[in-house]
Parts: sequence; C-alpha cells; structure tokens
Amino acid sequence: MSVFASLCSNVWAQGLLALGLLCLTKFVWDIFLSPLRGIPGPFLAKVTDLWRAIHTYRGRVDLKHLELHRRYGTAVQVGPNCVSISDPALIRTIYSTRNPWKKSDMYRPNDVLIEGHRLSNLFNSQDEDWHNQNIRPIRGLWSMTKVLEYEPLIDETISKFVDKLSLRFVDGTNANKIFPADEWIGFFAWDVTANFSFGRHYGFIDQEKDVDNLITDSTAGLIYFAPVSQIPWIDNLLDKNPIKRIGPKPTLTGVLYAFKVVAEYQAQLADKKVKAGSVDHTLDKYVQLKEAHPDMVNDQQIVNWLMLSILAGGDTSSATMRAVLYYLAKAPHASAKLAAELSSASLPVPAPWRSIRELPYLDAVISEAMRINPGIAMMFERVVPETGFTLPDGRYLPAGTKVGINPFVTNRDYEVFGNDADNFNPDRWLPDENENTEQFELRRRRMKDTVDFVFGGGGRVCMGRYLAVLEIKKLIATLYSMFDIELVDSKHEWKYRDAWFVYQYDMPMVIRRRSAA
Ligand code: HEM
Repeated sequence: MSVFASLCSNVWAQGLLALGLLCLTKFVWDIFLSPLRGIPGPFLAKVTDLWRAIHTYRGRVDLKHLELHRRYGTAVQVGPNCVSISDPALIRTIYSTRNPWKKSDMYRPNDVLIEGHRLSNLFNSQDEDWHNQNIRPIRGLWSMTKVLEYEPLIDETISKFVDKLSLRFVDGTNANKIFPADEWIGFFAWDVTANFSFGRHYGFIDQEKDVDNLITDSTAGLIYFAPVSQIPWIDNLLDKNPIKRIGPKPTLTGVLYAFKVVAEYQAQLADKKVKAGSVDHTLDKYVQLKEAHPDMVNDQQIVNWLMLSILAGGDTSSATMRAVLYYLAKAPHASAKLAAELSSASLPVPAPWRSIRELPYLDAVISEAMRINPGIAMMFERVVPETGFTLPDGRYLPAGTKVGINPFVTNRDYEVFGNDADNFNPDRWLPDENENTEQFELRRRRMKDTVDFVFGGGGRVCMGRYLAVLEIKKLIATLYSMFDIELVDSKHEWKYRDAWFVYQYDMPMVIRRRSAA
C-alpha cells in the first residue's frame, strides 16, 4: 500500500489532510484572490487576525497602526477582512449620522453574561434601531447646558481631591513627598464619575486606595477585551463559554455595581429618605424620566444607562488628565504659560466653568493632550455597507469589509498638524505670527475636527464628551492655578499600555504650592 493510501485509511490523517487543504485554500484566497489584495499591509495580517490580536495584547497597537500608515499610506490591511484608514477626511463618511455604518462584531465581547443571558449596552450594540430607541430618552440630558447642572458635584470632588493632595503631598512634614500621579488621577476620575452619576463617592480619595478593586477589575476587563475584540469569536470559548467561563468577566463589575446603586436609591426613595428631583445626579434624572414615562423607561434600562457612565467615564478621563500632567511636566515653558494665564484669571478654588471656558491656553493644552494621547487609541471598527465603498484614490472595499480609524493615527497626520505632529506643542492651537485670522480659523477648524474624533463620531459619538471636557478643564485649571507639578526626574518616561482605553503608569511627581508672585 502506498504511503498516501495508508494515510487516507486513517481517520485522523484524513481530518488533518482536510484541515491542511482548507488552510491552503484560505491562504491562496487571502493572498491572491481576496478583493482586499490591492491594500498593502503586513503579510501575516493578510492571512490571520491573530496578528492584530497579538499586537493589541502587547499594548502598543496605536504605535503599530501609526508606523504602518506612515509606511503604506492611507489604507492598510490589518486583518484578512479588516482595513485601517488614516485619512481624516473620511471620518465623516465612516462615522456618519445619517445611514450610519454598523459597528463591527469587535464590540460583541463587551456584552455581559448574566445567568446565561447576554446583555448588550448602548456603547456596544450593533443594532442601530435598538440603539436609537434606547438612547433617545436620555440624549438631551447630555448636552453642555444640561451637564453644567453637575458642576456643584464636580466641585465637591475637586475640593476633596485638592484638600487630600495638600495634606498628603504638599504641606507640613509631607511637603515634597512623591506624588504617584497616575494612581491619584485615577482616584479622582472614578470618584468624580460616581459623584455625578449617583451623588456619592466610591471612596478612593478618602481611603487612598482602589476600593473593592473596582479600578483593578475594570482594567483587567479591558486588558481582556482589547485583544479578544480582534478575534471576537474567541470570546465564545472564553468569557461566554457555556461550560466554564474563562477570563476576568469584562463589564460585570460595572453592571453589578449599577444594579446595587439603583436598588439602594429606589429603597431610599420608597422610604422617603430622598425625594426625586431634589438632587442633580444622573441616577436621579433617570428616575425622574421613569416617573414621567413609566411606559417607556424601566429599571433594567436605568441600570443599562448608568453602567455606561460607570464603565466609560473613569478610565477615559483619567487617561486624558494623566497626559496633561505628564506632557506639561515634559514642557516647562508650556506649564509656565498655563500658570500665568490662570494666575491672571484670579480663580477661586475650585475653578468655575464660567471663568475658564474661554481661556485660550488652557483650551490649547487640553486639546493638545487629547491629540497626542487620545483616551481610546484603537480602531473604532465599522462594517462597509451593502453599496461597498470606493476610497478617494479609487480602490474599492466590498460590502462587509471591516474598516476603522484609530484617532492616535489621524491625530498625528502631518498634513493637518504639520511636521512636528509627534511633539506636544499647545502653541499650535494659537494663531501663528505668519497667518491672518481667516487662515488661523481654517487651520484651527481642521485640527479641531480631526481631534474631536477622540470622542468618536456620528450617531455613536461619545455621550459623555461635554461632561468629560467640563471635569478635565475644571480640575486642570484648579490644580495649575494652585500648584507647580513636576516629574521627580524630568527625564523619566511613563509606562503605557493601550488596551482600548489607554493606561499610563509610573508617574512619580512632586507637587508644590505656588508662591504668590
Ligand atoms: C476624555 C474622556 C472620554 C473619551 C476620550 C471618550 C471616548 C469615547 C469614544 C471614542 C466613544 C465611541 C467609541 C466607538 O465608536 O466605538 C465613546 C462612546 C461613549 N462614551 Fe465616551 N469618552 C470619554 C468620556 C466619557 C464619559 C465621562 C462618559 C459618561 C459619563 C462617556 C460615555 C460614553 C457612552 C455612553 C458612549 C456610547 C455612546 C453610543 O454608542 O451611543 N464617555 N466615548
């Protein structure tokens, strides 16, 4: 009997042979026949999504995307059916409000599994009708005018934070003690989120620690989500495995916490310990909605809405605030310029929105920090609709292709931001001496439109963006009007991990009360 015949008689060998043939066919298809074969990209990325999952797991997929676009141009194949786009002009097309392109299945692992049922949320739902129906009742509550109603709650947390920093790192025998800014900015961002969401702090600032491991658990969920989102079906074998769940249960902590807080608040209302409408936090606004429209709003929906603030509000804002502190410490001239602007504004503590909203250098510093270090630094994937899509240079992407833009890449576009796009330079947001007002406005508008994409775009744009800007500007204005904040060693580099949200670590700083000029 020939070797081939004996192989064929063995079931295992037949299986292996079939698998081999299948892989070979897929390989030939991916490399030579795929409609995406005209889009350049790393060889391995053309044949397997494992390539991008591994790069994501390593934590610097943002830099990888940037490097690839600088090498290959505006469209790069990053998976057998996935294309990364870097042309800022395409943001409005891919992330449009009308006829929005559907979110891809990368978002599916963000479902939470409770008693065998998958629970989607406003952020990750791929069903646009469901999304529209569920966001409609609350969209109006997140305009700038409405989020300003949270200012007293934000002030409360800022005061608590500033008092604690003064005690622990600034005054008396604790003066010049090392201020681990990465950790404390996280405490602030999570506590302020809790305060505007349900009118009380988690207790991070008071207890000076990660209470109930909320931040640690949430980070573990994201470190799972980021790579798994690149091969979403793997989630069915891990977190959504019906036999034994494997992994850190992404989003579960937030959902359970939201359930608990809603139940407690309902009990307080029932016991008449609080009265709906007497406080201005998000949960109360949602409860009032339910009272006004019991046919439209139920408790399950309130939990679903609230968990988004819990999960989306803390890490994104802390990533941005850490970037402000770090980059200002690396650019003392910018820090001094900001301090001078704030000093001329003679701000009380905490800095009121009405006094800071028009300060140009504060705005420049925060826009620049968001640009150089967006809080979410992965591709926001969408699916090319049935019509297919022709890129501006004529290349065609068929229906069903996953496409996306990573703001880390568009934010460093040389055409929009100039040759120093990789440098932190808040002055780029101010008029240049060689340009007239009209030229400046045009340049600024283009930069702003591009950087605004850190909050996503179209119908799925970030719901909390005005609130994020409010809390970030208020904290930074307050801190830099009171203190000088520096790295212990100005040459020290932070550690950085991009896991959908960006996490920065190892930021030892000193914080000193600024003496009156
Ligand atoms: C600097 C801070 C923030 C950044 C950079 C940010 C960024 C984003 C981005 C990029 C998206 C869209 C993602 C996608 O298309 O896949 C998004 C969605 C969302 N964000 Fe934020 N976010 C921030 C703060 C917040 C805060 C403070 C809240 C709530 C209090 C929030 C709530 C949400 C919600 C609910 C969505 C889903 C919106 C929808 O699909 O309708 N975000 N955010």
